[in-house]
Amino acid sequence: MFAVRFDPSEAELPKEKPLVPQKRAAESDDDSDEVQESEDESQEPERQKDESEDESEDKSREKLPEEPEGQEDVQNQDTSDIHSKKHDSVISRFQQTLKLQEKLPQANLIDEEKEASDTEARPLEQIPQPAKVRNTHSGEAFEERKSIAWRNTTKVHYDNQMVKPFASYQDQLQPRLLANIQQYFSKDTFPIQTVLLDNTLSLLNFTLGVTKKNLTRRVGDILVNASTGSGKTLAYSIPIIEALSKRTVNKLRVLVIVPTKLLIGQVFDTMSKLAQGTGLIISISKLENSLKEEHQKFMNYEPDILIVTPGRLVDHLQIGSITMKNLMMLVLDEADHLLNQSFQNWSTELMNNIKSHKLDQMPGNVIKMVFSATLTTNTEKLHGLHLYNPKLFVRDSVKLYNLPDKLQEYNVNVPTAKSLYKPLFLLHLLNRLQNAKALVFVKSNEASLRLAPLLAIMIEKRMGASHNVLSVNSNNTKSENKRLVHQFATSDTKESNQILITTDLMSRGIDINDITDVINYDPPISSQQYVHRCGRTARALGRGNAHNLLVGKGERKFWTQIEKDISRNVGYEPIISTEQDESIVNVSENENEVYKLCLEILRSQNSGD
Ligand SMILES: Nc1ncnc2c1ncn2[C@@H]1O[C@H](COP(=O)(O)OP(=O)(O)OP(=O)(O)O)[C@@H](O)[C@H]1O
Repeated sequence: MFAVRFDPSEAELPKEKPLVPQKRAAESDDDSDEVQESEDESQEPERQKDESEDESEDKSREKLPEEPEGQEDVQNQDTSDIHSKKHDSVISRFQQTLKLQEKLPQANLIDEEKEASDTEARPLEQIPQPAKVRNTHSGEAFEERKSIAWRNTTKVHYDNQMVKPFASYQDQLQPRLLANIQQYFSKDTFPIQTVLLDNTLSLLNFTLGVTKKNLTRRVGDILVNASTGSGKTLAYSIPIIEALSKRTVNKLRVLVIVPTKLLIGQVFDTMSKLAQGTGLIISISKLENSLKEEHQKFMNYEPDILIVTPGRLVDHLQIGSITMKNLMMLVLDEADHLLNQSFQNWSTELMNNIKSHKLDQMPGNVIKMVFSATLTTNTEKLHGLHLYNPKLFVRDSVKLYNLPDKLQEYNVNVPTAKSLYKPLFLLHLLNRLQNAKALVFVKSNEASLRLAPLLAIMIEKRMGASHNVLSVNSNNTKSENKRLVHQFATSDTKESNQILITTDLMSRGIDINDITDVINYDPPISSQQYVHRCGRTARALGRGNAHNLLVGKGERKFWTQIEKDISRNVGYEPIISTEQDESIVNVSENENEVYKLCLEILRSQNSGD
């Protein structure tokens, strides 16, 4: 509320009521007395306007020592006499205001002359603008920030030619371990395995042979950003089994943390095969087992290696089933996923536990091995791991992530106007695949629950070949989904294409080696998700196809954004839909009729449910 400024130069009072400084709004928010005064019938209407000004005067008068209120006989006094008294009171109030203003800090006062002079003096030119802030989110700045994330880490580049026989490590691997690798996996390494074994085995063997001291600091922490299906599980399992195979007493020395139960089984399977005949105790911990039983099991037989999800790890740390006292190696598989999830803030809980239980409190007291095909560039996530002298093993490529070398991508552009027919276009695409085992990624459970039955109805109406369509979704029980995944993984594609419709639950780490095609029915939400989805095919240096159904300009534009983070092998550039693919998005008159009928059937099925 601004007081009306009183101009002292007009000290002589005009005929009409003098302008007096309005009182500031009363501190209390109860303005009922003001309403009361302004509605007071006793005053003549024409004076009401003046009265409102007088009210402030009346109100301020209440504050000032002067003629007592309610003097009824005041009407009979000489009016000039009344005026002079009123003027005295106005002038004395003005003087009071001036005194108050003198007490105010100068900064609060608006210098009218200066303000007046400023406004008059300033010509109507462009007011100078502040310097433009550099857009730190622009592409190059963002890329630069991403690469800074790796700047403080020693980079060890490798390329896909680095393959050699596992037998070349016979002096560095226990004979039993080498035999298990060659029996269950392969005679030759994959590139990421070569570069990792070359950089760790000799250090591990030297330190274990000469002195246990500083073993972890000699090796340092290991970060691996390697494409999907490139053999990361074997790459970290081999040095672990090698390092433990000489142990005498079973103690928990290795912790492997993975984001899902599905992955626990896969890692357990790989490590058990490698450790055959070594006597090592490898345990897993998963939610369906009772915590109490697992607690008892670990107390009776302390495992050498524990494979666990973050939530379960925190449970066991909190009830003291396991101790970090002897921990030597910590593996984070699908690390970017693990570090992005809250999971009761598991990494802080784990780091604190290591800090309070390890005898060796020096930095680098545990070798941390951080693996992913889309390793986070978000340093504060990695920062929480207190990395020690980390080495980053990364493909020699200019971008963040690599797609499998022999993955071929196909983009099918669906006009927005035809998006209603997307399920039919998916069927057209499936009809073109021969002996295919295809994963179809949709954006949600609901999408999966709608698409699978509609595909089945269209196939029944002979709109397409007789593909065998399965759907993994949250309506199924966990055991049903597990059975469906197993059925899909072991299915034969001679008679018909095997199709599994799923959400991104299946996009990480699932290792089904003969998936021929991945179809992004709904686009992924990030380049990481795109890499992991496509990585379900073209595994173990094999071939595979990824098909992207892109509806309208929006999804096409989004896809080009994803491209910025992705490197491909020479010759495997994405094939954008061409005229022969146009037939995928064509709908004949007859098809249109039958398709509409299928939609009707689906609607009646759903309403009938
Ligand atoms: N040297 C090798 N030779 C042949 N096959 C291998 C070799 N190493 C691993 N494999 C096989 O390759 C497949 C993929 O391995 P793995 O699951 O470890 O890949 P990954 O890099 O962890 O993939 P993702 O990032 O999707 O988890 C597995 O079936 C594995 O048995």
